[in-house]
Amino acid sequence: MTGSVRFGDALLLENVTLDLVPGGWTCLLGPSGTGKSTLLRLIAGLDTGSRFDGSINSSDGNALEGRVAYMAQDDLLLPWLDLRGNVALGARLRGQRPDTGRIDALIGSLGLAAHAEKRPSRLSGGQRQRAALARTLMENKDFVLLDEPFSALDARTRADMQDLAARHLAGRTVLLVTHDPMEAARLGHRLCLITSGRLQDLPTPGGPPPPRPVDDPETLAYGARLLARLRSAS
Ligand SMILES: Nc1ncnc2c1ncn2[C@@H]1O[C@H](COP(=O)(O)OP(=O)(O)OP(=O)(O)O)[C@@H](O)[C@H]1O
Repeated sequence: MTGSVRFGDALLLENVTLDLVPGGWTCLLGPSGTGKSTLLRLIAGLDTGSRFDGSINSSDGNALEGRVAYMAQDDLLLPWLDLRGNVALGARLRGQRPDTGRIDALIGSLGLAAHAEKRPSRLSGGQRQRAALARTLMENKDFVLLDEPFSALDARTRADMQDLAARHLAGRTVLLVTHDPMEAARLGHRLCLITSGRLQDLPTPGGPPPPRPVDDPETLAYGARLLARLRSAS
């Protein structure tokens, strides 16, 4: 995508270009309020209330419509459906018969098997976030947009879910918004930083390919350098 974003007269992003890594993870970082979620929603084709002057294209030349899964910061689970019903929602909305075997396997792999029949109000914040992740993974789309998908998770579950998402989304083009430098260091094939209306590429982490081990020294050092950079970003 390339273009500028305005809210009324206020320019949020000026002539930015965001190129996603085809079949890999692009991580988008930046201080609060710089426009990360707005960018994600624009790419998802959702209403943002902003004015966008620019273009959003896929490098394979095909339209994006129907090829994008989006996980919002709010889990957007429907309160009257249980967890299983929420994960099956996309299929039901498309008038398809949900693949119950796959749904239960996914719920199980996310550690939610004991909660499959609970409604969202009976789930913890982290459980709801995993349920939303299950629903997103269930969509099986080429492009996956994740807005802080692991933010409500404890450290151990967060690392587990990062590994699991990387495994499930291998070969997909993923855009991840995160405030966590270690998460970006682990998962990113490309890292981008938004500050003051501009978007810049950050150096690519070295070391093993994503998902990089949590104790990989090069990844840890990269995460520390990135945190220092974020602390000095305005
Ligand atoms: N509908 C709207 N009308 C006016 N301004 C808006 C609207 N939606 C968002 N904004 C403003 O646009 C800016 C970017 O918002 P956005 O949610 O994209 O930021 P973000 O980088 O994702 O922040 P965070 O990291 O806190 O989630 C913010 O200053 C926000 O107040």
